[in-house]
Amino acid sequence: MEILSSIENGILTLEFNRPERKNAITAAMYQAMADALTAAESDTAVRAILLTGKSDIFTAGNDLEDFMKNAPTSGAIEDRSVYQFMMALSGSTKPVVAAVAGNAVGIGTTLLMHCDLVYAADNAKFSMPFVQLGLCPEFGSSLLLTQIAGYPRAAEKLMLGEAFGAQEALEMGLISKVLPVAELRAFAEGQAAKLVALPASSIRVTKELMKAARKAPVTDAIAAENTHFGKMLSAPEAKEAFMAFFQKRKPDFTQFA
Ligand SMILES: C/C=C/C(=O)SCCNC(=O)CCNC(=O)[C@H](O)C(C)(C)COP(=O)(O)OP(=O)(O)OC[C@H]1O[C@@H](n2cnc3c(N)ncnc32)[C@H](O)[C@@H]1OP(=O)(O)O
Repeated sequence: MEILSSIENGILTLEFNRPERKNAITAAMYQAMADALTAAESDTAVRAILLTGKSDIFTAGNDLEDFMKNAPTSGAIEDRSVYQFMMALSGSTKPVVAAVAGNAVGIGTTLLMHCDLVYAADNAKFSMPFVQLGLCPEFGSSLLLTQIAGYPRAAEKLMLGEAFGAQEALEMGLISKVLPVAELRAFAEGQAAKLVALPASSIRVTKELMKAARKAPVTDAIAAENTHFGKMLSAPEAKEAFMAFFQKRKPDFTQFA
């Protein structure tokens, strides 16, 4: 099972479990998480959700082989499992806690902006190398990171694809707290347990109120990003970037105007 899923003491835990590929996410993994989140919406036994990975890797982001083999021919990505997953996550009415250790690449960082409480280990490293892959930001990150970090810092992360550590993520407001890696999982589980014990209706309304102002702009940003992202996935720049990654060489973008 490349996504470990369990419901215990009111917490739905989803854990990336593909360490030999650095937890890179395939279509099947997105689908498994989308299905679990969708089922959780109407399951009163689930009162909090915990998203996590391993102690040395959260996720290397979208599986690049999947990107190469399954680029959408029509350019539309709304029917893909990544879309189902991100819509289920961003639309979840239940509180979502994330616990991040090691690398959180691409969508691994983007998805955190749709969670409620985000805890990172001191070994966490965040990056959004969309431009470096010939792509563009996705699932609201162009808007949300700019709001969280301010434009100039967001530009470093989204244009230059600069990676950053847990302390910087904390300073910029992307995460809630930094913990020693050995304490991360238990701490995040403890926070989720606190949410479970609180009145579910109060949590639901509080989350809805906190997210109300950004709801329409995020929906618009996702639609605009998807229009570009779907086309860029099958463009030559992205093909060169994906091939370069697997051939363990630097991509050569100078051949493209
Ligand atoms: C809509 C969503 C958009 C996105 O998410 S865009 C972001 C896509 N992700 C990436 O560009 C990240 C690519 N991966 C990396 O940069 C590195 O990995 C890491 C920094 C995460 C870790 O580096 P290290 O510890 O040196 O591991 P390693 O040797 O590069 O990887 C171990 C094995 O895992 C495979 N792998 C890593 N990431 C991916 C991936 N994203 N898709 C498919 N395979 C991946 C490698 O190829 C390799 O395999 P082998 O052992 O056969 O050489």
